Amino acid sequence: MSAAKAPTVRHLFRNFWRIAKPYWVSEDKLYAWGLLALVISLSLGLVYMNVQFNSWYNEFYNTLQNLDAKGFKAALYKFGYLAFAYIVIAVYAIWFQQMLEIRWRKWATIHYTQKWLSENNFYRLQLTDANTDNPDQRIAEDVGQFVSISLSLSLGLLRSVVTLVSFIGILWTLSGPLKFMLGGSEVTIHGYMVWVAIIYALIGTGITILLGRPLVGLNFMQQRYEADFRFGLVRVRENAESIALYAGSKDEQERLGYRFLNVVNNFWSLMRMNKRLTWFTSFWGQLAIIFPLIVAAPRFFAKEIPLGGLMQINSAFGQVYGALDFIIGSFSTLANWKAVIDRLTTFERSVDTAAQLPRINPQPISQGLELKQLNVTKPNGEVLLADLNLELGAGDTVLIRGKSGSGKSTLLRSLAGIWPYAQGYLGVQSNTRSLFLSQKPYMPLGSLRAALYYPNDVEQDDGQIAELLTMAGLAHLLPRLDEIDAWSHVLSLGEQQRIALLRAILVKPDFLFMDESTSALDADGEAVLYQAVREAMKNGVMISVGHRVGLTEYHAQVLDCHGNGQWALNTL
Ligand SMILES: Nc1ncnc2c1ncn2[C@@H]1O[C@H](COP(=O)(O)OP(=O)(O)OP(=O)(O)O)[C@@H](O)[C@H]1O
Repeated sequence: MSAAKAPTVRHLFRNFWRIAKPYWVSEDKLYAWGLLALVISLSLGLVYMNVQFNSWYNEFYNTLQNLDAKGFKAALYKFGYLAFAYIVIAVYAIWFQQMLEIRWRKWATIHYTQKWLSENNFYRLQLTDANTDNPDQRIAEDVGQFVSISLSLSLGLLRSVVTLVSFIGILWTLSGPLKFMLGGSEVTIHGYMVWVAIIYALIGTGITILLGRPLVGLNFMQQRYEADFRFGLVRVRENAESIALYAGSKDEQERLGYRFLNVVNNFWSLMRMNKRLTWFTSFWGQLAIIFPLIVAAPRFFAKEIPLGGLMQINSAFGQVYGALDFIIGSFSTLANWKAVIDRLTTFERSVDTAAQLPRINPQPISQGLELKQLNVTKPNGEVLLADLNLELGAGDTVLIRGKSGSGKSTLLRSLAGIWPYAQGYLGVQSNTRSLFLSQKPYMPLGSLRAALYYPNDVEQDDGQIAELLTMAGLAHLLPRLDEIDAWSHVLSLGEQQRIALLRAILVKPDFLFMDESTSALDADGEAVLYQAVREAMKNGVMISVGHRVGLTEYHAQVLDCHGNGQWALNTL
């Protein structure tokens, strides 16, 4: 290995262990190490069985050569025992390996999901410009691949190395010396079948790798094109209404057609490469059946070895060739493994960077909410609000106004503690609950009842729910309260906003922040709901962002944001 490569390999193993270690030292570690020990024992058991089969070949074919019917029958019985033991070991070797795989994957998936979801990292990840593509893919696919490749590669390599060591010895003993004349002197090659097997494997696997190399890139592109195509389809489903209203189906058809064309074209390239590769691998595979027999036959015809010896050599050659093929071939799997490790390492790093982004830590105070010298900027440093001071107590209401882009929503994000580009003092009464409602309310997958209480636990107060739904003009939804549906698609935006406002009334938070949460309601509906929300919030603090003139009626103060850091706070 070259000096330049050594650090890369060390680096790879360091990264591997950094990702793998948390599981192997976790609360599941006893199971993990126990299962690993079991799987290793079973794998070695399979190698042992192969050694038994190998000597059985000798016995069996010699009974044929010697026309020994009794011995033949005994050998058949022996085959029965050996095959039975082999099958049992093979079944459980795979069973326990997969058991370890799914336990590890389950643990790692929960670990990564927690890391991604904690501290609002999933939101803040979008703000760091590290190119983390698709956390969903990292968690759903890469974690699984990491676990599966790590296990199959390490166990496969272990088995191949043990096979190689066992069978090189056997083949060396069996094959005997090869003597031939070269330039007038006799040359003797000891254990020549071993050298033949090594050369055969090196040539075969080397050519396979060369021919198969473009497949790695093509397979990667295939996955990417498939994902692009799927994403295109999902976008049409998610924006079905807008596309239908724009009559954009022809355009979408073209876009999807274009994306699918990439899938097809790349698949053709894959087919051509696969064809080229199959020409060679089938040829080399067929040759491997007959090749060792041809090479060893001269000693058989010279009566130096019996038929059993010839067949045993043939079987040992197959084992050595198979093990070498796996070891050399695993270099291409190694590339795949490295790619997965790199992607997971980048993902972890991005999540850590997101977690380390600054955040305003609310200080516990005895009463209400207090802002002192709060500065809010855009990610590029442009100032949105400078030196904002605000003190609010029970029953206070503030309306935040300002032209589009002046930083109203960003101020709410800062108060929620998810906007990293804000500095200053934020004091919040301890042991209180806040609720933030946005213009496009989030409807979780599940029942309407669960959506009403999101993200809190559902309460079974049907009387209150019926009253509230009727008040909000949503009485028609009462019979569907426990129906599970994609409610964000089923309900109109106005209906979703009403559900969100009812959420505020049901949850009765101490601090309620509403970002244009009634923008899709008619004036009457807005009045009824605002009144009810204000009533529910009479002991709390209500801060709304909105443009409508009518909203001033429900607020005692108004904060005008003028952009560039300018603001003005007035009593209404
Ligand atoms: N994730 C982000 N990355 C970069 N810039 C952002 C991001 N979020 C907001 N901004 C920028 O910050 C500025 C303020 O955005 P904000 O959403 O707070 O405006 P707003 O006053 O609520 O506007 P509107 O009334 O249109 O909702 C905008 O110029 C916006 O482009």
